[in-house]
Amino acid sequence: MIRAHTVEQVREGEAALMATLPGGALMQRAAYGLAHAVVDYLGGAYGRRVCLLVGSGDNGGDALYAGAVLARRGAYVEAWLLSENAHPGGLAALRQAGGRTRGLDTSSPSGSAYSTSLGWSSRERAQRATVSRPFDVVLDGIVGIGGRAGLKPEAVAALDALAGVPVVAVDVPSGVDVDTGELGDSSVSADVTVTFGTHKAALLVDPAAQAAGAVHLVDIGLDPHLPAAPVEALQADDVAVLLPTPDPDAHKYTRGVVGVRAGSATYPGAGLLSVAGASCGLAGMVRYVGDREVLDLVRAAHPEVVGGGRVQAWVVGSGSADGARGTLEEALADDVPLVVDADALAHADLARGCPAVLTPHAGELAAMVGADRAEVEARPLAHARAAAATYDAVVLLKGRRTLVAAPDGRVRVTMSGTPWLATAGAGDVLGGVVGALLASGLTPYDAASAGSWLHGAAATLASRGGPVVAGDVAHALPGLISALLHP
Ligand SMILES: NC(=O)C1=CN([C@@H]2O[C@H](COP(=O)(O)OP(=O)(O)OC[C@H]3O[C@@H](n4cnc5c(N)ncnc54)[C@H](OP(=O)(O)O)[C@@H]3O)[C@@H](O)[C@H]2O)[C@@H](O)CC1
Ligand SMILES: [K+]
Repeated sequence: MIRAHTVEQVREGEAALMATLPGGALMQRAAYGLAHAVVDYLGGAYGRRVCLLVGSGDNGGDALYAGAVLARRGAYVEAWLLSENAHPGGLAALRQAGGRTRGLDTSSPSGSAYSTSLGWSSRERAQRATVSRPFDVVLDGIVGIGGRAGLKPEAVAALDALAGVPVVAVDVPSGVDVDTGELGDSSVSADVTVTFGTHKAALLVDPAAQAAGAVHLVDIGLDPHLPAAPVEALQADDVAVLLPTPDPDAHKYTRGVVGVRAGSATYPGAGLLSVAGASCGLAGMVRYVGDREVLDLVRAAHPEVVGGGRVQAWVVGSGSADGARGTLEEALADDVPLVVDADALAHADLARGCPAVLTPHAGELAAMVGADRAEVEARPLAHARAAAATYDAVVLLKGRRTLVAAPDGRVRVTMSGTPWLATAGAGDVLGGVVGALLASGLTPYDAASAGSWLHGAAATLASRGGPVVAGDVAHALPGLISALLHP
């Protein structure tokens, strides 16, 4: 499991850990981990050119101490000090290791520093002429978990001056909101983020997760001092533990029956693909209830599917068009868990308080809560949590990083998947898989998060780096499940 803790939790854990260690030990652990990650990234240290962007806090201190390690290993290291209060111990260590430091030219008009002459004094400008080769990497030590969203003008100017140089962010990309994953007006866009002790929401949740690039976690011994994480991401072994497996004396009814009420004469494909997802093999039987034409198509493609009857979970709404409300009401009458998708989401208030998984994309969630789509995309974590509380149901907000939010505020992020999964009908397959897991007895939160992970991983498996259609994702599921159960 990947766990993301809040800034407050990290601070408390850090205080408990520091009480057991000599002063400065944690920063040294962080700095060495950071330096080694940078060496890995660059393929070495000797002769490499490293620029440190250093703010006023301990995040800058990490960058300076890591810079000292790199300088001792033969890198040319230059620290650009964005504040007059850079970490004194880190500064001394860097200088002692042969690194250079450059400060803002305080005579430069505010905001122009770094943008034209980079704000250097004339002595520094002369030095700069001798080191005018571009850098190999920038370490973003502007702000870490103590930072507010957005960047100050001098940081923006420095980043502009370094445009095109790969960025390794220290702990988090500066300028993001660490606990919400939202972006400030300006923020760092990193190739790699080296984070300390535990993940943070901004490293898992978009849009900030996109600004973090590849995330590398450095163990600094914080784990035993951390409580349960409010945001987490299932990994393959976590999903394997959640997967329902048949008892030796199982029969199809004890394994759970999933019913699909999706598709219509206008949209038969939605019914077919929902059934394809539900037929992943995790439930004992699949029923289909819908228009005769669609039922005929479903039976032709999936001869094992039967018609109406008792079910342990329903999948409702995709391609139901005008019939969505009636279909949802019929499903609710059975008083079993359900997946509410697509057209049925407009009537999701009928399912309030039921054991349900609502599966909107950003546009659908925006319509449900009366917001703009862009607003949902800018603040997906906040919106998914608010909708889960409002509807008293699990909300699965689809996206590059799908979020599964429970009414009590817990969130799981789906890290599996491929951009090729952005394809018609993929959501129908997802609804079917989640429905099968609900029918097998998983809670809505586990069914939604495990189903979403399986869906993404099946897409990656089917795609092999190339295009994929929704039916391929469904076909890849049984093989993926076998591989998880027998690694
Ligand atoms: N926790 C751990 O286990 C460990 C933590 N470690 C490290 O410590 C880091 C946290 O350090 P920290 O607390 O000193 O805060 P940090 O983020 O460096 O700076 C905050 C200062 O920046 C300023 N500022 C704020 N917003 C700003 C903005 N948008 N743009 C510009 N400036 C801004 C603001 O000052 P102000 O501007 O208000 O004067 C504020 O005081 C953490 O991320 C990790 O790297 C490791 O060393 C060891 C293990
Ligand atoms: K940073």
